[in-house]
Amino acid sequence: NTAHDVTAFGTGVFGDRKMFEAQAYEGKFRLFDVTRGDGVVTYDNTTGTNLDVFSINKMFKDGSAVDAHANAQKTYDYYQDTFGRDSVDDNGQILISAVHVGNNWNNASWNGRQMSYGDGDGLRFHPLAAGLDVAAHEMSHGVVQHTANLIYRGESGALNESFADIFGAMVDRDDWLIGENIMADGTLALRSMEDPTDLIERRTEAPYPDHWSKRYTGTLDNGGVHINSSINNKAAYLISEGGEHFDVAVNGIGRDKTEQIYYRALSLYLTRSSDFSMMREAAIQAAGDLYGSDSDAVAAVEQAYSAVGVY
Ligand SMILES: Cc1cccc(C(=O)O)c1OC(=O)C1CC1
Ligand SMILES: [Zn+2]
Repeated sequence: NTAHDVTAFGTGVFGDRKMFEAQAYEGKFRLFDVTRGDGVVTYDNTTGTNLDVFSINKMFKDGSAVDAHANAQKTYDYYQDTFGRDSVDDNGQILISAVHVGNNWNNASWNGRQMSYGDGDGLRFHPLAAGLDVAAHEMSHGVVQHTANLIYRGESGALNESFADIFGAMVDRDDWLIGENIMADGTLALRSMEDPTDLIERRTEAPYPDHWSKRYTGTLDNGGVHINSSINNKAAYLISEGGEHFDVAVNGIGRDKTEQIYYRALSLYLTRSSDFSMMREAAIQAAGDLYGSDSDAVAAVEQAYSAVGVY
């Protein structure tokens, strides 16, 4: 009795129906899509068995599994269609997602091999797998790992986090917010790239920084990797959308050019220990490669990094 590919239908965390590739196997369904790279597979961590076979009714009922699976497929497709990249390693590495990790865990993670999602405690977060930008953020940590592999501490760590947010916002393309649909505490989002200071960062109890002069210099959060990421996030937002920031005017060039500039900088120029200043140079170089050294794109990059105080 072999498995065969099927198009299945399921219902997400918020009751939204969605369609995805899966497999029928021994009279049951399993969330194993073999049409993308070496596969996209989602399993229920409570059972702890990898490639857990969801019986057809459990799959339909498990909103986190449905969302994690569909969101991983969407993120795989984004990297393939936008950059021709075949999964996190550009060699079709299987994308594994585990849901119901921990006990009401208010986190999501990439552990170097797979994505994991907590159910949230219903006070801070809803089940985190429901966030398309969350899945894209986690998978993008995998892409960073297989490219510049930015050290997860200090400024290089803030860039690691920022790349995960940038591509998260490019996959979940309707806004510049991160986690906006999984917040249970009434806040706008987990982070805002458009105006980081819209949100208070819980460790520092201060607004997220939108300028290098406001960077966090303490030791919490691996030296503020989830805090100072907002400085680079703001720069990316300005490159795409434009705006005036600390008296610096930026003429935006749109999402399509912005994502190409960041992908090229990440995959070609940045290294493990790159800092914000090197990020500026890498983005200028990438923009010049792609659109010309005297292009609007190069001007936007220079303006945006000046606007957030990075030279
Ligand atoms: C919720 C959460 C807590 C701690 C680390 C991460 C992390 O993955 O860095 C995390 O997930 C996110 O930031 C995703 C984007 C919402
Ligand atoms: Zn992250």
